[in-house]
Amino acid sequence: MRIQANKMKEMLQLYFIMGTQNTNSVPLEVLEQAISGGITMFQFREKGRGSLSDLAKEELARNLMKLCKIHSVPFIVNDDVDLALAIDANGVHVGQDDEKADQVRRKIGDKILGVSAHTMDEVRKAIEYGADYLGIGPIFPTESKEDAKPPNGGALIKEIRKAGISIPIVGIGGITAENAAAVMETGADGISLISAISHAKNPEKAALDLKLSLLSNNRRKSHS
Ligand SMILES: Cc1ncc(COP(=O)(O)OP(=O)(O)O)c(N)n1
Ligand SMILES: Cc1ncsc1CCOP(=O)(O)O
Ligand SMILES: [Mg+2]
Repeated sequence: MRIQANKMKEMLQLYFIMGTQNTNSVPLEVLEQAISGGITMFQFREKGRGSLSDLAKEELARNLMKLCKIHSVPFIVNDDVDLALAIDANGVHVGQDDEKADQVRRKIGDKILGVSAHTMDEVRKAIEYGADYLGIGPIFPTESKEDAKPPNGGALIKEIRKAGISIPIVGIGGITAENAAAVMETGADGISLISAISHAKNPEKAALDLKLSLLSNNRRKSHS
């Protein structure tokens, strides 16, 4: 059965993304610390110069997924739908330059399907094709994605909500503990990020700080 929207929104709260190119540490150790710090979902995004491929990529994916399973953290594979199916991941994330979302939905059945969108037309198509959540960004400047589009500051998330579209949304791009609340203010259900955790000297504390910034924002909103 497809994931319920309220459950999806819980999973999107603090959505960590990492691959071997995003850290000089041991990816398994970074992920272990991020999980201890309270991330709510993980995406394996193995991309860029020097990234792993084939068996080495699959072996790392399986080891990272094993860690996620122990802690009941959903495991998403970026771009590589066949890898996600081969290891029975919880889902996949695809963008506009990847395998088309309608075809991916047919391949993955009821697994989680995340789709990146940069325009209202792409938003509507992603929903039609069966996306369970949208990744919208970059919100702020990012150095973790070479072909990132110009930052939009959350304007598209606001436009989606203004249009009365309630699909789960995660913001992405340059997000830190300092600007996380501003992302949530746009109407996002969560934040997704790479370097704020993967480049941190203490990834566990970095995740905790991000969680705290989200909690303090929730508390402020509930009192207003
Ligand atoms: C949660 C989330 N949102 C957006 C993206 C970006 O996906 P895409 O546009 O396909 O770019 P790459 O990440 O594949 O370079 C994402 N991966 N995750
Ligand atoms: C994958 C992706 N998609 C849009 S921006 C981005 C990179 C986000 O990385 P960081 O959190 O380090 O800015
Ligand atoms: Mg992609």
